[in-house]
Amino acid sequence: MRPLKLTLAQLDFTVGALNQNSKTILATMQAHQDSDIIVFPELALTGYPPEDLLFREDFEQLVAQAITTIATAAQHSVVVIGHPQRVGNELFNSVSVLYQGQLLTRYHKQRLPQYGVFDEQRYFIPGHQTGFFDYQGYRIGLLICEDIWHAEPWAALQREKVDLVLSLNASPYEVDKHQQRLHILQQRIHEKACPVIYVNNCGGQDELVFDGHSLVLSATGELVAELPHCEPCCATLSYSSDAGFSGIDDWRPYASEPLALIYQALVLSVRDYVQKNGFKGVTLGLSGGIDSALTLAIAADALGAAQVHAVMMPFKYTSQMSQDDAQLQAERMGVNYDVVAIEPIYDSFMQQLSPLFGDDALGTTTENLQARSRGVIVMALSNKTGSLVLTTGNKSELAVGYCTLYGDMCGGFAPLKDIPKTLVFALARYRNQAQEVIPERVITRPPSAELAPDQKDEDNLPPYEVLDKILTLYVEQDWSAAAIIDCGFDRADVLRVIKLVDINEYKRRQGAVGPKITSRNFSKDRRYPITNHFRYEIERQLEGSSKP
Ligand SMILES: Nc1ncnc2c1ncn2[C@@H]1O[C@H](COP(=O)(O)OP(=O)(O)OC[C@H]2O[C@@H]([n+]3cccc(C(=O)O)c3)[C@H](O)[C@@H]2O)[C@@H](O)[C@H]1O
Ligand SMILES: Nc1ncnc2c1ncn2[C@@H]1O[C@H](COP(=O)(O)OP(=O)(O)OP(=O)(O)O)[C@@H](O)[C@H]1O
Ligand SMILES: NC(=O)CC[C@H](N)C(=O)O
Repeated sequence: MRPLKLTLAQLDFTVGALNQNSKTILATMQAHQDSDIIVFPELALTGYPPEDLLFREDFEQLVAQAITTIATAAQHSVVVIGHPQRVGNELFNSVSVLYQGQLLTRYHKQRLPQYGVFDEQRYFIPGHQTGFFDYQGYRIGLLICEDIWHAEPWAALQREKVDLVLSLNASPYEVDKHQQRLHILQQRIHEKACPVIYVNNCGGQDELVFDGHSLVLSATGELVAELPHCEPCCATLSYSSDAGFSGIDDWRPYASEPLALIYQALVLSVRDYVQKNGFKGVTLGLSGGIDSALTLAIAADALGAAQVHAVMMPFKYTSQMSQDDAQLQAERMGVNYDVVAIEPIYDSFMQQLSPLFGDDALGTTTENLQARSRGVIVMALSNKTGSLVLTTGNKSELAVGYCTLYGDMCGGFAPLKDIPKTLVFALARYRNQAQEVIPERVITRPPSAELAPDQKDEDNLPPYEVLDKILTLYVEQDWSAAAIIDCGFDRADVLRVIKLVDINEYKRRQGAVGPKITSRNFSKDRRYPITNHFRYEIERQLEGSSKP
């Protein structure tokens, strides 16, 4: 048997863009017409996840038309492509194998993920048949994403004596995900030896980052090729039963440092959100603090400095150091930079509101007025220039509600939404290794919201090293308060943090979307009620007290 030439199309497919995605598919087919087989990711035609577009008949009709067009165009290569497919009353998450106007086979995904960010059982019916096709003397098996995370779909294919498995994926990034994927593939191969080609989607889609990172494994589980992380591309290789894989023409080792992988995922996510939603660039408030500094670096790396507008908005509590550092970073990165003082705006609010406020202490009211004055400014700039406002809050602050609704929460996209504060520091240091764009002092000085004289975050919150550990255990690992306290954390800190997390769900629901990076983000991964009295049960258990 002659070797098969296979192309892995690790490309970016925009959700709903049926025409544009079809063009990408047709252009790839044209560019790789000397390949025997071209493999696209899961639901490549529609983008992933199409969500409730899948309920629309007009959407379904256009999908069917596009599949016919692709089948007709598949004259030189067999095209393996993911798309939704209706059969009677049932909708499947399918793969079609198309060649010279014919459907060689169609396979329906058997394991539909319904956990974390996935909601496939809302739309699809699981398939029950194994999928494979015979071509040039080879028997080639088909699996779709979640299928390969389970033993049986793989075992069923092996009973059909397939020579090679093609796995089509829309597998979103999270920390350590590439290792999990590799481990799962090697586990399957260990159960029954067979080479596998794993092709992943690559691009940002709202809160999801598809990181590509496609894999080729030999029948012995050896990692033969790995496509780049967060970079759309195609790669071609040959496979024969005798010689295995050879002739990999576009293989590069990916950056394997965890911080590099996270940083690149954030950059891809910002770039795709901005471009796919038609923005001309981004605007953000640059405070001289670490969150806005890192957000600025990510934005400039994603879009180029010319597309980024940073605005320092000083108030009487803003230190000279903050103003100097903001300016220095803007100059180093070459972004557009302006200074707009908020004092007159704040004073005007206070003048009008003072008669209503009376003589009582104002507490956070004045702090929030400062944050909201800044929010109004960045939104006005967005309206005027057509730029997207990036909000700069990190996961730790969002967790405990240390942010102002309609103030510093103003904005359309939150790059650091799933990045705990301690990781913000690590990422800032990582970015500075390539070139020191963030002034060192921004990283070393104690974080402060500068909303009151000499304020430090740690006057109001436990130190971030402690806070982040408690948050990880409570939010990401569902530990009980008692178990966290037993680990050695201060009881009062633990109870306070848990209470803050619970009572601030309303804020998070109103916050901007941002990329999922951890194993559990504050969005689809964690769906908590806003009205939620479970914290009283926790306190009751710990203290024996009876609360409402
Ligand atoms: N359950 C619920 N459902 C719906 N709405 C609810 C609500 N509970 C309160 N609210 C509303 O939310 C308001 C309170 O929220 P909000 O106005 O945001 O204000 P609030 O959470 O009271 O204060 C903001 C906190 O964030 C800190 N902060 C602000 C800015 C930046 C930073 C930083 O370091 O980055 C920190 C600031 O020091 C202060 O501690 C209430 O007045 C009420 O209108
Ligand atoms: N003086 C300022 N000029 C411009 N933007 C500001 C200013 N102060 C706050 N902001 C905006 O509000 C966000 C919240 O800032 P704040 O300083 O209150 O808290 P933070 O979480 O420590 O953020 P950062 O580390 O960026 O300072 C900032 O990231 C920035 O976008
Ligand atoms: N689209 C899917 O089926 C994704 C589920 C899978 N376990 C993954 O994240 O890789």
